[in-house]
Amino acid sequence: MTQRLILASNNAGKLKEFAQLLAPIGFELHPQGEFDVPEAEEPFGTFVENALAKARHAARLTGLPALADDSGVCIDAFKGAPGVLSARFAGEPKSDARNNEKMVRELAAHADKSAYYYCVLVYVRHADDPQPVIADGVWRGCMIDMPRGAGGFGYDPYFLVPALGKTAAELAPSEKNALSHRGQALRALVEKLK
Ligand SMILES: O=c1nc[nH]c2c1ncn2[C@H]1C[C@H](O)[C@@H](COP(=O)(O)OP(=O)(O)OP(=O)(O)O)O1
Ligand SMILES: [Mg+2]
Repeated sequence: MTQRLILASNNAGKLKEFAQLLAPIGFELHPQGEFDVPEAEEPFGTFVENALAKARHAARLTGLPALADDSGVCIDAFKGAPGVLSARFAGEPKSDARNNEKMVRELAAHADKSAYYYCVLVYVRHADDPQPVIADGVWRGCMIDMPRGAGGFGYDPYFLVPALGKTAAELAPSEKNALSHRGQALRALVEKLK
């Protein structure tokens, strides 16, 4: 049976990845924008708190189960920044282009380019679900200073996967999903829902 699920995100890149990841396992995914759910506040200092806030917000406004993703890139030389603030690294309104430009500019002074993507997913059956299902994933790589590739979103053109010699934006969508923080988190979440 297919189950309707709200994706508590307005990020088109995430939506594409989730649609591909969830299609084979019988979820009918609806982005919250379809239900006119506005962006939730993300005021917290941890990924999991922000993801829970987003999932509850979407579930409350739609009356349906909701899945939220809070994610970011954590750069070692920046002591884990931008991390939970990745989307707004260069301020408001959020802009991938300005975030990447700031990242490249500030990382130029550092020899260590290592970084990882982190993703936490929170699934709630309803807004007051006392047992949210939570899973996370980590994807290690390093940042480069010239963009490569046209796939993915966000920091992907600058996120090099050393074992492949390719950026995340140079991977096919299925390759990215097989390796990424989001793909790992989703597979772990699905195991917990079984
Ligand atoms: O696979 C990824 N490839 C590239 N960049 C990525 C990825 N995963 C997270 N990121 C970056 C994008 C954004 O700068 C931040 C997420 O911020 P985050 O608040 O979780 O998402 P968002 O505001 O874009 O959409 P929403 O909150 O509606 O889900 O990390
Ligand atoms: Mg956000």
